[in-house]
Amino acid sequence: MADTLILTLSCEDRPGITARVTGFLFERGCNILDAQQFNDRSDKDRDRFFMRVAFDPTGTRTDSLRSDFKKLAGEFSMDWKIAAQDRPRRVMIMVSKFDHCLVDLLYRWRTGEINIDPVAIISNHPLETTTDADLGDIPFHYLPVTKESKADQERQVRQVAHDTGAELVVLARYMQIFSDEQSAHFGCRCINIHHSFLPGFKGARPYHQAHERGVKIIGATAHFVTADLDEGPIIHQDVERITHADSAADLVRKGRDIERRVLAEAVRLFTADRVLMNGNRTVVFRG
Ligand SMILES: Nc1nc2c(c(=O)[nH]1)N[C@@H](CN(C=O)c1ccc(C(=O)N[C@@H](CCC(=O)O)C(=O)O)cc1)CN2
Repeated sequence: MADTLILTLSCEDRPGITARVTGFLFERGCNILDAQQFNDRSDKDRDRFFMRVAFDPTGTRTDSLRSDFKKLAGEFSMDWKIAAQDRPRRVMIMVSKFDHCLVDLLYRWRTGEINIDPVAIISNHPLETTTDADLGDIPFHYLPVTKESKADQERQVRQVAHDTGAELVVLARYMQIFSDEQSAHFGCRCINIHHSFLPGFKGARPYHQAHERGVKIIGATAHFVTADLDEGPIIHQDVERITHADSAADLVRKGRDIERRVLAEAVRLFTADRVLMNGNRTVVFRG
């Protein structure tokens, strides 16, 4: 439905949250279309409640819904958000020398598979060595980085993200490690595709690490970026079988398809407000 809204929330668990939230929507004439919840009772010190509700506001103004819900949210100390389901999310894509994930995201965007608005592409390599894909009107920024220029380059990255209003930064095989400051700046608005089934084979050249180890399965992991390399909360993963006859180059080739689909699914989930933070983990309300 054109004006479906998505309410997502998390708070310390206690009885009555679902009743209060659904009652809030009912009292304002909203029609609930889909509701998912999860009670995380794995932490001995605190139970955490998570909820995602898709609803038709049936004419109720979003700003008044937000201001009214703020009171209820305060009562439960909720982290919460109300967003329009159909609004394309502004995404900045960062890439280095391998463009397969970038090209895949652009294809899925152009065909309407993922609801994004690509506002910028940044590479630490020149356009001609980054991709020969048609970028259309999407601004391309060549921001080279050296040990000496890293701080300034990261400042430029932050500036582009600010100036374009990027809501999500996607590291589509961007092969530079974010400083602690850069990781903290983007927080859980930055998704990386790591080309291994984490926590296995963190860091550089994971396919070569895997080949050396003689694995029989390879994978890819989309995760939020944190200061700890490849340790961020995992959003989505997938795997493929390989054999003893596969070379490291075979693993790289076979891995590309896994990376593409895992990153695209993570972007789809995030831009549909289906990913909620749960400490060093995520809650993903699939749909
Ligand atoms: N702070 C973080 N930064 C980045 C993360 C992360 O989780 N936290 N993910 C990486 C992506 N990545 C693996 O997925 C990765 C990228 C780069 C390296 C690495 O060793 N890079 C070298 C330079 C390599 C080159 O110039 O080709 C380095 O930065 O010294 C390891 C893993 C993105 N950033």
